[in-house]
Amino acid sequence: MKAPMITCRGLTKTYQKGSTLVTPLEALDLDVPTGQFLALMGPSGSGKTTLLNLLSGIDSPTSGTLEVAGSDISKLTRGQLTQWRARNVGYIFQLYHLVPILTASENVELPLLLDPMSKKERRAKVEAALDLVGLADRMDHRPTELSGGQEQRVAIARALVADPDLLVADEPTGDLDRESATKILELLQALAHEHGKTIVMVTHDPRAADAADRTLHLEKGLLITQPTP
Ligand SMILES: Nc1ncnc2c1ncn2[C@@H]1O[C@H](COP(=O)(O)OP(=O)(O)OP(=O)(O)O)[C@@H](O)[C@H]1O
Repeated sequence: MKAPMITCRGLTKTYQKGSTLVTPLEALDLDVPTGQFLALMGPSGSGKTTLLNLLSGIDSPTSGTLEVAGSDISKLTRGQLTQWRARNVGYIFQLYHLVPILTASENVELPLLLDPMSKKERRAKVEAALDLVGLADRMDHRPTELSGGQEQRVAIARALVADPDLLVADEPTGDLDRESATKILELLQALAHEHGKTIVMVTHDPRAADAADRTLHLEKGLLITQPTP
């Protein structure tokens, strides 16, 4: 049994909205083993993005414990969290969020600019990441010169380039046609099963969830077991 990449106990997030308390996540217990590809499903407003943001250190829990990649990130300050995130998490968005005036390789290089390293070393890491997603021949293309599926591959290379253990993906196939979506899901499967990345993917698409090793359902901030069909 592999060590868990994510362990949370009693994970709770609340927001004060005027006089009302909103609780997008309530007392969630979750273990995700290293190298697992996990899908998160649930209706709009059920807390999926809130959970992704907590797991990736973008936001902090109100209460509960949250251990990710060996660190208790619920105890880190904002500054420590930012540093932790840069080393441990890659984020993949539905709409890619590539910088339009930069080439594929320049987009992938962005997360490495924070770390002291030689140009040659950076170049080698960028080439390796683009090679891994099957785009070694598109290094100098700008986003407008790429298909949606290729843009998402560049975004995945950018998420991977600093070699994080955890990848979080918010609807990564939501804007793609079926064929491109299938290729992206196959790439995510390979990253988990051949490269040991732990992946947490939010999706509304049952076919995308089928590509994952395990699917969890959220409803009103609570994890529910999948209803029997
Ligand atoms: N910063 C915030 N301040 C106040 N309430 C918030 C905040 N962020 C989220 N919420 C509330 O928490 C609940 C869960 O939101 P969340 O974005 O996690 O849902 P979701 O499952 O990702 O939904 P969708 O599928 O529509 O993206 C919602 O009721 C939302 O209004």
